[in-house]
Amino acid sequence: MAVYTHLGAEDLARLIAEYDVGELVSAKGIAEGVSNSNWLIETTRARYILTMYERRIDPADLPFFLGLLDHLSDANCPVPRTIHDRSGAAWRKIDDKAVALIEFLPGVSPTTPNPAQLRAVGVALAQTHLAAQGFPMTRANDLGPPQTLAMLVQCGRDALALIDPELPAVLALGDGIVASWPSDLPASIIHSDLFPDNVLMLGDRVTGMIDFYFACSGAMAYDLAVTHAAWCFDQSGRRNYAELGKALIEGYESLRPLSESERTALPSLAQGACLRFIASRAQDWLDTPADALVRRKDPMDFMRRLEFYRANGQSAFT
Ligand SMILES: Nc1ncnc2c1ncn2[C@@H]1O[C@H](COP(=O)(O)OP(=O)(O)OP(=O)(O)O)[C@@H](O)[C@H]1O
Ligand SMILES: N[C@@H](CCO)C(=O)O
Repeated sequence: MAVYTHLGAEDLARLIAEYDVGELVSAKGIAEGVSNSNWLIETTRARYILTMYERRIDPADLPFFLGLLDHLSDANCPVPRTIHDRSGAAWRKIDDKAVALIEFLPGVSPTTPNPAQLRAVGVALAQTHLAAQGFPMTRANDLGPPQTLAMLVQCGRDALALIDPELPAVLALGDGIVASWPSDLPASIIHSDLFPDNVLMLGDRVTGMIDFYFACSGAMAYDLAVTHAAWCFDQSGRRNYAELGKALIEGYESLRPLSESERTALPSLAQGACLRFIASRAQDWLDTPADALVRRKDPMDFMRRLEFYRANGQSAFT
């Protein structure tokens, strides 16, 4: 479920009247997503996504996130643009909550992606990296290896063991990842959470990259490693599909070839990506009651991917 706040018909009509988008025809709550409330809005002119920022997102970051969407869509990246209200504002407030109206993009998130789709995702990722180099704002990554290791330390060995007896081993692995974290790699603004559920596709075409709410300044090769870790395994993280990884990197390099240092760094970057998702999933697991409506994501899926990247080194990417 992801509609945390009730908005009545009058609230919605009043809000939509602040924009030059035609008249409200319908508004339906969207079930997917866990962080924000989302509605599919139809007006006499078009469809839109209305997002109400509920938790986790600092409103001070909205100029960065929403400005980035506009910058990338101006550069013809497959990213929804923000609809500005009649006064030019990219977001408004309803009571004390920020809301933004965002372009609706067609497409569905692939569940069993094929190599042609991975290639297209690689191209789209490289396109956004190149376009984002001209974006004038920056945002520090607050989920790099030192921070995510600290999150796991804070969870505690005993609590991690309650999730899975093999999970506490991540603490020692995390020390190694932090100690050997590559620096000075080519940077841009990165999505840093490009999972299949954040990509909309029609056939083999990427029609939308969404959910830029973890976007930050960072190494472009790290974003490629995140995408590799998120797309190239089965749901449990046990089986790796090498042909998907190959297609992703080929697509990426068709627009932006990797430097030697980026290629060498991929195994470490992928392990750092796994650490980040193990940490956020473990924290969410411990914070979410087992009977909550939101389904908990298993940190062990990324523990297995981390083990895969450790065991295979550079050959995980060839
Ligand atoms: N611009 C868009 N065009 C079309 N559909 C969209 C768009 N933005 C969001 N959606 C739909 O809304 C759903 C929820 O959006 P999103 O994943 O951003 O939710 P969230 O709660 O903000 O994120 P998360 O679950 O990752 O925390 C998506 O799965 C997608 O179906
Ligand atoms: N995409 C992440 C959630 C956002 O942190 C995951 O699947 O764990």
